[in-house]
Amino acid sequence: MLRSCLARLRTLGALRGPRGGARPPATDTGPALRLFSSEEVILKDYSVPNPSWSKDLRLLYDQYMKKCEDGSWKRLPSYRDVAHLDSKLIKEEQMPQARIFIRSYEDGLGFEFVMFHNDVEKKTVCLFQGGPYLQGLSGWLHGGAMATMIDITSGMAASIGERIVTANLNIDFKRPVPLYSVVVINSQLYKAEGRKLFVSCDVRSVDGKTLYAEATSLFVKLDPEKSST
Ligand SMILES: CCCCCCCC(=O)SCCNC(=O)CCNC(=O)[C@H](O)C(C)(C)COP(=O)(O)OP(=O)(O)OC[C@H]1O[C@@H](n2cnc3c(N)ncnc32)[C@H](O)[C@@H]1OP(=O)(O)O
Repeated sequence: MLRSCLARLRTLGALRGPRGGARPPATDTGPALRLFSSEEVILKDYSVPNPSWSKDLRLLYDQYMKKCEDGSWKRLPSYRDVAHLDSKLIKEEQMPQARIFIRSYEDGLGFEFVMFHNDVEKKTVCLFQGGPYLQGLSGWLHGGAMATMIDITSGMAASIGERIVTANLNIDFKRPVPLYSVVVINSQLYKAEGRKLFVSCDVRSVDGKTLYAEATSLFVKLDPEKSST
């Protein structure tokens, strides 16, 4: 029912959202999104604790939720089904199958994360716990999984709600990340030049003492005049 409803709304072009699985900051921490006044569709928000979250992830989540109380930080909800709903690149019948891949795993097996955004400081922080399906070398998180989370977190620092793509991403992997551990991904927009948005990022352990990775990235706002984008 939900899927057919979504497919219908997609066909109508009624739903829109940024890439990357996260949406603009919610005004509350509610788990649902109201999409359509006459035909309400409830999407599950995955950026809330579930039983697979470790104690570390829960504690950090609580700390950031506290920071949200004065409005300076906002939790970014994220969904599984809403990717790029006005896409003309895939067939209508393929749309119900399309999922945001970082939300495609069952709880605890893949990407468990929540992001918080500070609009004044142009910062986005992601609290990320990598599950067993993200293994690279034995016992460690695959670097590509880490790169994915750096990309998405940096993209949210660059721009929320605008259509941007990653043009360039440079990562120095300093230490391997143990599977199941929680890391803190800190990203900051430090320069904007026309359509270009420059972001710096680091990935640290919960206590901040271990630096796992550093990255810089360039995002480009899509130019509506150009047909290829
Ligand atoms: C919000 C949630 C997070 C979002 C995360 C999204 C993550 C993704 O998966 S995105 C998918 C991966 N990325 C892509 O597929 C992008 C593919 N590339 C493109 O579409 C195009 O090359 C695109 C849009 C980046 C630029 O094309 P176009 O719009 O024609 O602009 P173009 O004129 O070439 O470049 C614009 C400016 O960016 C610069 N630029 C473009 N690419 C690069 C690059 N790789 N390195 C440095 N500078 C670059 C250009 O030099 C130009 O600079 P200036 O304005 O100073 O002359």
